Amino acid sequence: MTAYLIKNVSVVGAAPTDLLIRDGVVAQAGPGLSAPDAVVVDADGLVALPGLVDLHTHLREPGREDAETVESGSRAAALGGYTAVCAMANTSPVADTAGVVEQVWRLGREAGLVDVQPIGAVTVGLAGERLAELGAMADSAARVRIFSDDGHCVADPKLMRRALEYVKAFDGIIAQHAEEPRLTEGAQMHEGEVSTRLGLTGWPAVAEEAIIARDVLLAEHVGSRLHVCHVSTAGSVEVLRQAKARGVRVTAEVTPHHLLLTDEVVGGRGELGSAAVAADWSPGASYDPVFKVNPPLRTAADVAALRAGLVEGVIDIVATDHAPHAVEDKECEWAYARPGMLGLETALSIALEVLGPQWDLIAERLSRAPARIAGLTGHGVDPAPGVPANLTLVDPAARRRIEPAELASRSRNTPYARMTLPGRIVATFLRGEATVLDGKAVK
Ligand SMILES: NC(=O)N[C@@H](CC(=O)O)C(=O)O
Ligand SMILES: [Zn+2]
Ligand SMILES: [Zn+2]
Repeated sequence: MTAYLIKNVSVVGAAPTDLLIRDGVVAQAGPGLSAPDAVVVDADGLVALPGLVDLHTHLREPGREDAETVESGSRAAALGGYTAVCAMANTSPVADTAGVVEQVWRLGREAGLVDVQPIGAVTVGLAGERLAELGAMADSAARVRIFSDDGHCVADPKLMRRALEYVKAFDGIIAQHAEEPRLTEGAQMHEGEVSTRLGLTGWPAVAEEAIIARDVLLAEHVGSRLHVCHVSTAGSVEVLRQAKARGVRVTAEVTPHHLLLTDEVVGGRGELGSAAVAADWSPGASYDPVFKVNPPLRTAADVAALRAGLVEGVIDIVATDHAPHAVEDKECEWAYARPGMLGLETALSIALEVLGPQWDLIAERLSRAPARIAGLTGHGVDPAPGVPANLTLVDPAARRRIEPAELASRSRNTPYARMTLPGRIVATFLRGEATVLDGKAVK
């Protein structure tokens, strides 16, 4: 196994030092290290972070391998600085049995680029009618601990209660896609001024907030763990703040796109929260389905509340909701386009843009906290002697223009096409093996 000597790296923003990676772990840390047998990585100006952990990734295998595979999604993840991703269950067939979650888990091991931790479906076929075999998925080789019908809301309150109660036995979590389906029938974008102007059916904020309010009460009642996927409104942050203050066992995520983009882009206007990124960028034509996503892009006030909630810790983590879609499902009329956007290869750049070089906060929200929530031991731990060598090296001074054709994902639906974003992943290591070197995937 190749040893790596990383020279002059700032570990999570600290003064430059050296790291020796050998036999899967950080063997030594300190200035002036030498190791004649090691490959030297010149990390002048680079920041080492614990490998990023994504709690919300769509890998599309089995079923839509034209849009993404476990391998292509894993490569995109490694290039984005990730060492572990949790794969959502809305595949075809749905990951609602031990067989399917074990298949995804095995494919992840074979690709060997990141640890792929399958998420199991809550209900059979995501149909919201009866509970899937949660216990069998938990006991399987994939050791599933997070269950989600993501893409769909577990709307039936009795079923949601049962699911929360069931997973309590093994300290599992229900990750909810909070969307009251009766309030979003036919919805195409955020309900507000822009939807009125464009004449599109709206997805009101209350459709999300009502489910979160209900679910924190259910989780409180049964004493179980709830995780809220892709929080998108200021009102949701408020509901979560109150629940956390009462001690409810709830965690929440926000996506990079909900931290940067607003519903204005649907109408072809800029309105980015960030002047630097917006300088040479405009969303182009109106009704570009690349901006169609669930939950929808919201208002500038929502973006501000999400950023504040993330800094404060009311929102625990950034999760990508990486949602690859084939060209024919995305480059069509707005109403027929599938919702969802790519995220893995750009998440760190968006976090850097939104949070600035607050490395400890970035490490917490993109690595340590998601690893803790998912129970992924060996991930989310700052590089130090004896720690498994799951880490990534970031060049904070680099700026790169996003070109969809250059992404490793099989799909092209990035909302950041032609934007110039800060930060570049230079190298990523999974248990001491380089998955990315010089900004390129090793395999
Ligand atoms: N976010 C999306 O708009 N789409 C996701 C499903 C989901 O996360 O709800 C997808 O699977 O494409
Ligand atoms: Zn969802
Ligand atoms: Zn999703």
